[in-house]
Amino acid sequence: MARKIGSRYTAHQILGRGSAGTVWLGEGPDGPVAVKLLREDLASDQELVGRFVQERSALLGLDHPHVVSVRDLVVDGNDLALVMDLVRGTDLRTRLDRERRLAPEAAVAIVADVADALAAAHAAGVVHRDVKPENVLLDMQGPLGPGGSHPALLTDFGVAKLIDSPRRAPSGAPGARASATTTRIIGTPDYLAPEIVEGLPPRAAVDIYALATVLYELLAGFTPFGGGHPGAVLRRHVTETVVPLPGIPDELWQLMVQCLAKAPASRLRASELSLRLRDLLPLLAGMPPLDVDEPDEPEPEQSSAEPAPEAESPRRRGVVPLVPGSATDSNRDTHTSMRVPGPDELAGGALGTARVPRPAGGHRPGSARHRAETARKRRLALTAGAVALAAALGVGTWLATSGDEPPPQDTKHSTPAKP
Ligand SMILES: Nc1ncnc2c1ncn2[C@@H]1O[C@H](COP(=O)(O)OP(=O)(O)OP(=O)(O)O)[C@@H](O)[C@H]1O
Repeated sequence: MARKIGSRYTAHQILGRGSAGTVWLGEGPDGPVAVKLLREDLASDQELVGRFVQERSALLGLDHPHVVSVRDLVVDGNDLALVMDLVRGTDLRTRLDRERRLAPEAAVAIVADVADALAAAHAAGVVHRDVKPENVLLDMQGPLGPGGSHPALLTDFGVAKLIDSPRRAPSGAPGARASATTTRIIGTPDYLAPEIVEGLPPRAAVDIYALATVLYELLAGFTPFGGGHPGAVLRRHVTETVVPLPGIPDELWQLMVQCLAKAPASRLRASELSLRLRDLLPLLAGMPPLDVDEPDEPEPEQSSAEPAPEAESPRRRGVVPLVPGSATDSNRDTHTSMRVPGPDELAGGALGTARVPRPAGGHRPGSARHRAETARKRRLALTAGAVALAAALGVGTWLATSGDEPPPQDTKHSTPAKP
């Protein structure tokens, strides 16, 4: 079912769907390409088409080995398409879903590649604004690097900016937005820098924060502030701090903490981050994935940050599509559009709901699973104490015949305090 895109490209088969459109495997005058065909309702939005053309040079100007280059923009009748380099491989989300956690060396090598891509983009004045595993493609035809990782390429440059328009919806219409009092956040909650939540314009440092969040996720298997209602996720970015991952080398952790700093000016620049990550690779060689358990999901909490209407449908990681009305076949609608929470809403957020990493087998203090685990350990300790006592007394049959647990004080080898 081939279809023509403009006069120069033919789309042959669908590679996947995102919230803004469908990506096709295509053919152009210079060989195979990937064609991202924007959704029809976006393509028929005259303002968006105008900006699409305006952004042309910024989108086309990025040429770097770790950037999925946009080669052409096509505006043709109802079609609005970005023609990109074709990456033969998979995206980082798919790899992470498959492996749950990556070995530190592989994770750091991938993130260093993305940091290189960001360094080039930032030098050209382009902020990505939507760094996340879905937008990192792994080139399976590229050479294997440290930790057995294929080269990583960052894609979807400029798309968030294109779609984050100050479009004027008819007043009162559903989805009307961008009035002075209801500035909206566009992005993916788990990766949004605190300054965006606070309503500041996105600068290069937001990409560093998002990339450090991706690195944390590759190592831990979950993001530091994710889980639960999108409003709660946004608030945690502003009010909570990350907790060290068990077993992580200190040098790597310090780097991550610096890039997850609440103050954008405290974060490293992309080029320095890349250098420092690559410096760490020899230290991480051969290290297995960290032994971290999934955190307990935060207790549901009330959030006053108003979600977009789509947030009401249950979705993975509590997120909603970037563009109202979008549907994807990948179950990866990882964008949200929300009102910026007010200062009062943010100030009320230090509820201790951040995901606390646990060494394998542990549970968050106070959680139901932690209480159950504590009770189980206590029973084990009581039994162990009873066994020791029985052994000491030479009455092995006592355990078998007694249904009563000995009182707790019997389980401890307490030494009376000396006067
Ligand atoms: N240049 C490319 N080469 C090969 N495959 C690609 C390319 N760009 C995207 N894809 C694949 O197409 C699919 C959809 O990509 P798309 O960028 O539209 O969505 P997404 O990033 O997963 O989601 P969203 O747009 O909601 O952020 C993904 O599975 C991705 O792996």
